Amino acid sequence: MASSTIISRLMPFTTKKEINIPLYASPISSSKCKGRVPRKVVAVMAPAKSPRDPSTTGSVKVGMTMTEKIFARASERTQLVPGENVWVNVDVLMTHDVCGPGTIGIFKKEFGENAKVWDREKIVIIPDHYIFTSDERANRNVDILRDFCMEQNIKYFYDIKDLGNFRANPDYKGVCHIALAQEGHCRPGEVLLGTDSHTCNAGAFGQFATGIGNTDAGFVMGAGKLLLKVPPTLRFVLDGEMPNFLLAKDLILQIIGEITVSGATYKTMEFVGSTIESLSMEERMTLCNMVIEAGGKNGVVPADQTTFKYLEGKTSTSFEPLYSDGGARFQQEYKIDVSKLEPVVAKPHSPDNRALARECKDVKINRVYIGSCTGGKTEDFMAAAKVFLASGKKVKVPTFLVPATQKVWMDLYGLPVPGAGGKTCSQIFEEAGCDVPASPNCGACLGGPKDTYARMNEPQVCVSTTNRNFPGRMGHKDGQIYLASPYTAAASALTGFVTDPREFLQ
Ligand SMILES: CC(C)[C@H](C(=O)O)[C@@H](O)C(=O)O
Repeated sequence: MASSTIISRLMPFTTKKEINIPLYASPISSSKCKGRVPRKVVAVMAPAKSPRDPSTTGSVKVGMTMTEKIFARASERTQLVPGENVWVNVDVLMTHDVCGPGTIGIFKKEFGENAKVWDREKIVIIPDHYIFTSDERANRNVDILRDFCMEQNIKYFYDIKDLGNFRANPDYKGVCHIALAQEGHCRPGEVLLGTDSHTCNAGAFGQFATGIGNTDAGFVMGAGKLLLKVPPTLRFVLDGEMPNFLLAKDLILQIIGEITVSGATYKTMEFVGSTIESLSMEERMTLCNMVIEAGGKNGVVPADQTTFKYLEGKTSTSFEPLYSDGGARFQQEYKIDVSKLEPVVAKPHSPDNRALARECKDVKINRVYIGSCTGGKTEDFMAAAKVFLASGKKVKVPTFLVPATQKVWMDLYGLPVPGAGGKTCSQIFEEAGCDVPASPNCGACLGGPKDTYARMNEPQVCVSTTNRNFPGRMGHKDGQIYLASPYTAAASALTGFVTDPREFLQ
């Protein structure tokens, strides 16, 4: 089993310790951290030295975590604590083809047939799940979204009409979580709600982002706000140099294996430390994307220069990054020495069923899938291409490639892979014998209609860069899914067994 001694759990704060922590009067902390550029910094005061009992002053504030601060800003409060229910003003509401029609139905039922949405510029509608299918009900869902967007004059609707050729639809983006980031809808300090559990992906931008149900989304559509409970925060401190055979997927599978699929239920998972600071935005997204697999309410990475650079030219909306105070209270803190980690997988049928990739070397596989919001970004494909290139070999099992978005698809054909003498991912994939990159969508990650490309229609064993490996998840109830990083997925494709990527990368 993957070692659990690599993650050390520090003592949680007791209620008594919480009362005794230093008190700060800083609604927004100053930035000591390299690369942070807060837009607005409200006066930062030294720890209060007053001998008065804090509970009697009414004016002394307790340090808050960044998620608590985002809740405070969005609910127009100066102070709040985990467990409080507050009305939160929503900055962006996202819905897609699976949940959009239900959300629209609830909105119309509760607010009236002729009601107008609260803000036509704050609702983002992204068809992405069951798109390239002849399933009539799936097709009808996209039509419902289109009619609604026309009726309400929704500003951001990423439509698709010609299902035969996604490239004939310049508005079509693909997988909602990655499209949200690429199209500039993710901003530090904001509140993003979406009718999809992987909406937590956007926590990579230092914002509060979480999945909500259709009923809540129908309400947000009309009212622009939602009653939410402030979550307590678990802090994960990741330090140490990341070995060249690891990716963020290994980090999050390691953590979920440690705390289990219910280890962060209704909690924030805040990721900090030198390793996190060195991660690209796409890798931070992979990390935050899977917090829901530990039950997390949201995941969050403090915004820094990497964030601001990614956002350049993507959004004209001003934003206000928020950071945890020095005296913020974390329910638990975990320290992880990343330099000691090895590539891991999640065995069937749970994302916390962690094992070292090398421990599964005798598991014969039938296919590999590289795609989804978790593992279908440009850097995920670049990583897979690196392994194929290093090996110079051909894949031994069918290897399906499904870019998350139209932009990712174009990158596969247009961007040179570093160290590949100008070759693109698509060229490397072709030489390795992979399937041709498919139309951007996320259908096969959760099965989808029978005719979904790369759906598991037989009881096969698949190594996948996706996020869930529950029974039936990718189509067949007896299918077996090993969740893995793009490195491990590519290495496994080359051998036909679950394979530690060090076999090719060292
Ligand atoms: C269809 C949608 C409601 C669902 C989710 O919320 O996660 C899907 O995206 C998934 O990954 O299982």
